[in-house]
Amino acid sequence: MALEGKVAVVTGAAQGLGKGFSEILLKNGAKVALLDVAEVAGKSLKESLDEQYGPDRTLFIPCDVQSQQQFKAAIQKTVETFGQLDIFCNNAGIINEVDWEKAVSVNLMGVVRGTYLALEHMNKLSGGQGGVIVNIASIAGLGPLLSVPVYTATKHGVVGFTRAMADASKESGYGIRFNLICPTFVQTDILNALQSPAILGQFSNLEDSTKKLMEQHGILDVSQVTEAFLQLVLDETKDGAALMVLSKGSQYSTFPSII
Ligand SMILES: NC(=O)C1=CN([C@@H]2O[C@H](COP(=O)(O)OP(=O)(O)OC[C@H]3O[C@@H](n4cnc5c(N)ncnc54)[C@H](O)[C@@H]3O)[C@@H](O)[C@H]2O)C=CC1
Ligand SMILES: CCCCC/C=C\C=C\C(=O)C/C=C\C/C=C\CCCC(=O)O
Repeated sequence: MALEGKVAVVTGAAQGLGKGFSEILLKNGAKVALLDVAEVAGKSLKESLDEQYGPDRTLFIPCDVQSQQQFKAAIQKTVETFGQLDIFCNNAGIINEVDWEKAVSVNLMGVVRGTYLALEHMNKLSGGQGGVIVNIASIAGLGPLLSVPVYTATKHGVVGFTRAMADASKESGYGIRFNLICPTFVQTDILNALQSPAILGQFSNLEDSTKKLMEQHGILDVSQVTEAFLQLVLDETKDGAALMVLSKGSQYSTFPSII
């Protein structure tokens, strides 16, 4: 199998896209550390994965990506248990336009934190073996989603950060590829935000416009996104790439060349 012997960390792995990314890595031979703040769902996923793959292929580690201490310890435990770190997926994300500072903290600061902590183990300049980091942005990281301006901003931030890190890695010789997944709407629990004034706050009145956008764009199955993710993990030629996953298929984003 393509990823035999490789070790991955996936954040927000207990359900939705993170669960899908973890499963496709396992199917292809990798060992996976499942990190999530949701302990009950995380433990239950680990139990069901143990039945399919055996207890030695996964770890569940409770971890809030907002906590430097928890995140650092989780990655340390992964490396101590599995011996290395090759693939890192910053997937954990939320929508919260009311507690918008939390959205920035999880979606953007969590990705920066995860990336810098992963570098400590993966960077060839500090004794690591290199590898690939895939950050989960969104189509809302490339264009505006009107009902969630702060979510949109965090995802644009993830896109900019990841592209800059790809260039920094190439220039400095980290031996790490950095790629982005930018999906349109996907059938997961995050879609429930649409019906929640407590999450959308002052933008709740835009529900109909968002529903219209959803009709135009369609809603993907998790499996459509996991295939795109696997492509970015396996294809060694992809570095600094942003793969949009749309109803009509996957397509690499182009960016204006300014610098
Ligand atoms: N579902 C969609 O329409 C799309 C989702 N995305 C992105 O995909 C990623 C995954 O989202 P979904 O699977 O759709 O949502 P989800 O809500 O089903 O799953 C998110 C997971 O992240 C975990 N999580 C939340 N806060 C956390 C924290 N502070 N620390 C650790 N784990 C935390 C949750 O417990 C949950 O297991 C997010 O970054 C989201 O922005 C991107 C484009 C479209
Ligand atoms: C009210 C928002 C909650 C409902 C949406 C829930 C989750 C969305 C997650 C995303 O990451 C958004 C996915 C796709 C956005 C689609 C279009 C954005 C418009 C971009 C453009 O066309 O320029």
